[in-house]
Amino acid sequence: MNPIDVKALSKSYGDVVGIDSLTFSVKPGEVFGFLGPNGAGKTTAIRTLLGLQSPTSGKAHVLGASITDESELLEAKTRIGYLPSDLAFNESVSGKRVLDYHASIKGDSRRAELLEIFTPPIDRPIREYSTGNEQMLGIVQAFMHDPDLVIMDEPTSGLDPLKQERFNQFITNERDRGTTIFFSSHVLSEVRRVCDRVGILRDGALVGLETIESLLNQGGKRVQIQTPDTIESQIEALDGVFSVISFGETVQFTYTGTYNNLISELQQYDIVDINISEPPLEDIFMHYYGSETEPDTETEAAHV
Ligand SMILES: Nc1ncnc2c1ncn2[C@@H]1O[C@H](COP(=O)(O)OP(=O)(O)OP(=O)(O)O)[C@@H](O)[C@H]1O
Repeated sequence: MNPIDVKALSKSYGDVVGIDSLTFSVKPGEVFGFLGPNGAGKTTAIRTLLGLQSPTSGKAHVLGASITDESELLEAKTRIGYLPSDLAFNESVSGKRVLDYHASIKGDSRRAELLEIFTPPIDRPIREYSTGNEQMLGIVQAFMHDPDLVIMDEPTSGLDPLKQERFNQFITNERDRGTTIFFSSHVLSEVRRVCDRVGILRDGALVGLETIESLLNQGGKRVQIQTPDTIESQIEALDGVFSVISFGETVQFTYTGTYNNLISELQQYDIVDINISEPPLEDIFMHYYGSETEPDTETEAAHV
């Protein structure tokens, strides 16, 4: 049994399509990233999977429970952790009270351990929390009953870079413990760091379902060559060369060809330095979105 099984799942709001015939599975112990820009349908998919809204058509099971069978789903939810995008905690109570409330419903065997990693000021009222503190409280809440499956909607939003890194490390450790994790994001580099597979959403439809490795392979490599020779036009003529730009003595391009071809071409020049690296994730994103959707380059720059 897969922790998440989705078949032709659709949800519309009147004429507006939220998700359109999604079909995918998340395997046991997998970290699965659900990637898409604003309005792509990530929250709709997550809320529908958790039975918070009914699907228009299609089927889905979480931990074996049908999402349209209320009692099955209620039982399964004791083994599911959920971090919503809109936490909506009661502002007047303390973080501790929030955790106590959730603990009374589903348990809190890992509360102390999680509060050492994520450190919301639990004795203070929520109204005094920063966005990051609220998010950390939400993460503790989602994991503290040691669930088999955790579903999170943009879990790192509001976290500063250090806390994001801590979160990424935590997710990697959770995978090693065998927890299945499904989370949405619009930050490619985050998904790339921690996920085994990624589903790419566009206008409610799944346009890509890839392992991280194949997602990166599709983008080829970024090559930077430093040479006093003028080689731009010769490089452009090679098979598998795209997006050539020159600055100073450096020629940079995206390469999907073989290393042997590249090396035999370069032998005739005076090469001062060569650098071959993974392509920037914006390039991979563009592969699925074309120029219609600009990725958040500022956020990317901060993460890559
Ligand atoms: N309650 C609603 N009523 C009407 N339309 C909605 C509702 N919720 C979502 N939508 C629409 O469904 C589509 C998908 O929205 P959704 O919030 O699922 O996307 P998202 O990928 O989570 O976006 P974001 O990253 O901004 O949270 C959008 O066109 C949105 O306007």
